[in-house]
Amino acid sequence: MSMIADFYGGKSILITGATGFLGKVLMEKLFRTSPDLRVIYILVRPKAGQTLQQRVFQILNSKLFEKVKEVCPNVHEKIRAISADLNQNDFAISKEDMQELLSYTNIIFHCAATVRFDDHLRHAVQLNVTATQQLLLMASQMPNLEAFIHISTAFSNCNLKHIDEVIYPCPVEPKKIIDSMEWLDDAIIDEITPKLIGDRPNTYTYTKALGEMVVQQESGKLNIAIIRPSIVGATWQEPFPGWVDNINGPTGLIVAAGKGFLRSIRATPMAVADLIPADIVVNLTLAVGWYTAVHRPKSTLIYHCTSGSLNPCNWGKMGIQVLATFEKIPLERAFRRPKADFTTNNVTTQYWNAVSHRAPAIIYDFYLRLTGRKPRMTKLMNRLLRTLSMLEYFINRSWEWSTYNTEMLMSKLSPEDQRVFNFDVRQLNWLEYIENYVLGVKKYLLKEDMAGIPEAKQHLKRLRNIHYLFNTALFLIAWRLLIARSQVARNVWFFIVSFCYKFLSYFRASSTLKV
Ligand SMILES: CCCCCCCCCCCCCCCCCC(=O)SCCNC(=O)CCNC(=O)[C@H](O)C(C)(C)COP(=O)(O)OP(=O)(O)OC[C@H]1O[C@@H](n2cnc3c(N)ncnc32)[C@H](O)[C@@H]1OP(=O)(O)O
Ligand SMILES: NC(=O)C1=CN([C@@H]2O[C@H](COP(=O)(O)OP(=O)(O)OC[C@H]3O[C@@H](n4cnc5c(N)ncnc54)[C@H](OP(=O)(O)O)[C@@H]3O)[C@@H](O)[C@H]2O)C=CC1
Repeated sequence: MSMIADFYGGKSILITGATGFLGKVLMEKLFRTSPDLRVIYILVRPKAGQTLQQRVFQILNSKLFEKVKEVCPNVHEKIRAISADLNQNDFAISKEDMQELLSYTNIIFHCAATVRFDDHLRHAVQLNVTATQQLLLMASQMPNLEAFIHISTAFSNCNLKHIDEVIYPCPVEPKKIIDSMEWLDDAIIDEITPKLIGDRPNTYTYTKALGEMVVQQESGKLNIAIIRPSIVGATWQEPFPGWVDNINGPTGLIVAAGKGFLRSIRATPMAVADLIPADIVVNLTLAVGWYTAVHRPKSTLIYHCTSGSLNPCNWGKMGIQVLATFEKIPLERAFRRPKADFTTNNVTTQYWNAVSHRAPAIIYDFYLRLTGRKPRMTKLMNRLLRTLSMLEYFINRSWEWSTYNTEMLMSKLSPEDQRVFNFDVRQLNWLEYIENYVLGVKKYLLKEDMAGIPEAKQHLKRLRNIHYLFNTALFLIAWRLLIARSQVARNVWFFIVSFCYKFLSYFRASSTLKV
């Protein structure tokens, strides 16, 4: 019997960010392992022309929830979508809904955030700091609340090399930042942003660090824990391997490599690729929820959900395995053959960006124009290069995260809970995981049919032939131009031609003799 699954039985659980990548995996696991939970409240905003109900319907009818429907057939009745926008005062929740949330909620999992690296500081503060503060205020009015679990990121202190499971203060108090965002105009915020974020690479990591400070300062009498996952990747085992449905983190680059857009990347092959599968994050999160509510630690515990210190993999190994998988299982309609080189300095990066990224895009756009179509490749390539420049910070450095609390928690679980809520990353085989990840990208994110693999392989063969033909033509043109301009090149050319002629004559003479 799983104590953790049992604990969530009969509970009313509030999840923010339930429509996001991690939130969906969290919800799925909760329904699958504790089908007798009372209700899951999710705070959802209408989006992309879809109503709340349509969004929930779409999630529950996705492949991810197939197993849930078997163990919890009435899952539709157990999910209660509440209209909310975390950017608004009181989250724009109606009075009745708010009353219900305050009266019944037992556990809160706060996953919602803006995860964009280039978000304007005002918006990032609103969502990652102010909304966290408001949610804590709400939580403090919930008489039946047993635990508040805040999802942060292992990179909130990426300005440090060694990171412990503690909260590191930022120089300016979060309250001052929140206040200033109310009266400063955008131009001034733009000006002070680099000074505020200091040696962090973006507003995301900075505001997640501020969010943690808010949690610490506003915790009051609440039972709170913070989870810091590193780079969340596709699922490892549950509900099935390789599930992923957005392009954040490595996923977008895997797609770009498989489609042949990404041909070179500025990355340190030996740097640790601190990936962590989404199901491991979710298992730890649920275990932390149980431990925080039942054991009530005296202080706010922080749990690092990282892989580097226990089972390290590096970017070089990951890149090789991604490409090896694309050899066996290619993506459909690739632009070029999957091949990506790692470069480590600025000059080679600039060179390969020009030769492998920009030039093919320009040539392809020229071809599109010639055939009367709208050019689009240069624009797409520029966006990819911009994305690469934002991710580079994370693929050229290694960090050490201590995992004392996470290991302590693992030792507190019963053998059954260690199995059902497995977050032991040491058991993960990276090569197998990456292969399933790439397959998952093809099946669940790009929705490509496996029956199309032979055609995709044919397409790659055609691309290879075009590549050889193009290179040969290029070589001949370059050579012809060189011969026209240089005596040395002409001499070399005559030497090669006469050598070939002599060789052929000798070969013909000897074969005539044999006859
Ligand atoms: C063999 C090679 C394989 C090697 C694999 C190596 C992988 C290394 C990956 C390292 C990842 C490190 C991540 C570190 C994460 C820190 C952990 C967290 O807490 S952070 C939590 C995680 N947070 C994040 O990961 C957020 C990162 N993302 C962002 O902040 C923004 O998307 C942006 C600023 C990069 C682009 O903004 P903007 O230009 O306004 O555009 P939009 O957003 O609207 O998307 C537009 C276009 O960009 C495209 N695209 C987007 N993302 C990627 C990608 N990852 N990739 C590729 N492409 C990407 C997308 O396809 C789209 O194309 P199209 O529709 O035009 O055709
Ligand atoms: N993915 C990763 O690699 C990592 C993620 N994390 C953390 O994990 C958590 C979840 O991340 P992930 O699932 O990847 O992110 P997603 O971007 O997939 O999900 C973000 C969620 O927040 C919701 N949200 C955003 N803005 C609002 C708003 N104004 N009102 C209501 N809801 C809103 C989104 O709703 P909607 O669907 O309406 O947009 C979505 O449900 C975050 O706290 C993130 O910082 C930490 C480390 C790594």
